[in-house]
Amino acid sequence: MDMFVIRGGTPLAGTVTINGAKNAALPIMAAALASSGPSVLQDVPDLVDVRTLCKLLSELGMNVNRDASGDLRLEVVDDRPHAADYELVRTMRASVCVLGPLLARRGRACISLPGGCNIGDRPIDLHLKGLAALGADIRVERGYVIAEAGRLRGARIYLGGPFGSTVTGTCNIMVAAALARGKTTIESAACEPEVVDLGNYLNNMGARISGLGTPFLEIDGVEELTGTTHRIVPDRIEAATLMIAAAVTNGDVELKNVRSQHLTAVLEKLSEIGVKIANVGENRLRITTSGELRAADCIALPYPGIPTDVQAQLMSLLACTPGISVITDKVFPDRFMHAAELARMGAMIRREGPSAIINGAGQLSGAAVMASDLRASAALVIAGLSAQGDSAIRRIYHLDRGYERLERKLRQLGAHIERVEDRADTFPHSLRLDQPQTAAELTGPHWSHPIANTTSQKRSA
Ligand SMILES: CC(=O)N[C@H]1[C@@H](OP(=O)(O)OP(=O)(O)OC[C@H]2O[C@@H](n3ccc(=O)[nH]c3=O)[C@H](O)[C@@H]2O)O[C@H](CO)[C@@H](O)[C@@H]1O
Ligand SMILES: C=C(OP(=O)(O)O)C(=O)O
Repeated sequence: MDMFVIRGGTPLAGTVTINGAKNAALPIMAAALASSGPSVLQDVPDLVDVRTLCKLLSELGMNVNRDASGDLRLEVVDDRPHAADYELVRTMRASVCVLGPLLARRGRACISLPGGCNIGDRPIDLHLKGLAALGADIRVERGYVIAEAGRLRGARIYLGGPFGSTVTGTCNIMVAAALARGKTTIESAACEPEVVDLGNYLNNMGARISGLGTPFLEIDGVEELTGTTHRIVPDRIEAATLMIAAAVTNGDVELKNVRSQHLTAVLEKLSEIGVKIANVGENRLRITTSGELRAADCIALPYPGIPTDVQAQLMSLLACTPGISVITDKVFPDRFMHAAELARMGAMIRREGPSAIINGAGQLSGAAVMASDLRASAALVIAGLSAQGDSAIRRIYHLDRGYERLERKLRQLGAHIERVEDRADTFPHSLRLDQPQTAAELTGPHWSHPIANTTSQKRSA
C-alpha cells in the first residue's frame, strides 16, 4: 500500500492542466454499451476507476483500447454478456451505470449492488424505480440487481429523493430511455455538468434528449445509437481541489482546461474567503491570495451549489483559516470522516448532525493520518501541504480512484510530496516519537523523502 509523505509550508506556484472528469468519463464509457458503433473518447483520465471500468466493460463484451495519443476506443464485439460481478463492482460506484445500457440494449442485466466511497447511505432505489417505470422487471437477490425487459417503453419518471436528485440514477434512466419506444420525461433530473456531458454524447450518437442541464428532461426514444468521438468535460472537482491547495499555501497557480461556468458556487465561496481568482484566458484561471483569509459558512448542495465532492477540501482550507466556519452537507449528511483525521493535525472541528463547526486554527501541524475516501484523501493532502512539518497520508488508494497522479501535479507546482510504500522504514522520522527532529530536517530547502524515487515512484509512472 502506498502513502504520501508531505513536507508542508511551500507556497504552490506554476501552471497545471486539469484532466477530463472522472464522473463524466465513467457513465459515458458505460453508455457506450448501448451503442452499435465504435466510440472514441478523448481526455479520459488515467485513474484506477477508469481501469476498473475498462475491465468490467471487457467482461461485458467490449473491445477497449487506449491508443498512443491517450484516446480511449470502445466497441461492443459481443452483446451476450449481461452480468457484472461483485469483485469489480464493489470497488466503484459508477459501475452501476452499466445497468441502464445493458437493459436497454441486451434486455437483461445482473449487477452486484455497487460500492464506491464510504460517504453515507447510497441506495439505488431511484435507479430501480425509474427502470421499472420504463417496463423492466427488477428484483434484488443475493446482493445482485437482476433486471429483465423486452423493448423498454417511454414513461413519466420523477427522480426526486430525500436529498435531491440522483446523478448516476439520471445517467442510467437517460441511457435506457434513449433506446425506449416512445417519449420519456424525467422530472427532478440531476443538472450536473457530467450528466449534461453524457447527454451530449448520447445526442451525438443519435439520441433525442432535450432539457439537458435542467431538472426536466424530454427523451424521444430511437431505434439505435451509433458510435461517435467525444471529448470529456474538464474535471471541476480536480480544479476545485487544486484551487484550494493553491489558496491554503498562499500560492500563485494557473489552471488550464477549467470551465469556470461549472464552478460558480465554488468560486463565489473562495472569493468570500479571500482567495483571488482571475480569468486569464480561455478556460484558464489564476489563483492567488493576498492578506488573511476569512472564515465562511458553506452548504454542499446538488448542482449548481457547492459540490459535496469539494466539501472535505473546503474543510481543510477553513480549518487553517482563523474564525468560526460552518460546513453543512445536504447531499451526504454523514460525509465527515475527514474531520477526525484533520483533528490529528490540530484542526478543531465539532460535528452537529449534517454540519461541522470549524474553529479555524490558523496553522495545522503535520501528523500521520488515514484517508477514508476519495475526497477525504484530497482534503488531507491539502492540510498536509499547508501544515508545519511532515505529514504521512496513508491509504491513498482511495485517492488514486479519482485523481490522476495528483502528487506529480503538486510537485510540478513545487510541493514537497512523495509517494512511498507504507512501511516502517519509510515512515517520516520527524513523526516518530523516538526520533528528535533537527531544524535542518524541518527546513531543508531541497527536501526529498529518502525512499522516494524507488519502488512506489516506478509504480505510479
Ligand atoms: C460516479 C459519480 O458520478 N459519483 C458522484 C455521484 O454519486 P451518486 O450518483 O452515487 O450520488 P447520487 O446523486 O445518486 O446521490 C445523491 C443523494 O441521493 C441519495 N439517493 C441516491 C440514489 C437513490 O437511488 N436514492 C437516494 O436516496 C443518496 O443517498 C444521496 O444522499 O453524485 C454524488 C453527488 O453529487 C457525488 O458525490 C459522486 O461523486
Ligand atoms: C464520491 C465520489 O465518487 P464515487 O461516487 O465514485 O464513489 C467522488 O468522486 O467524490
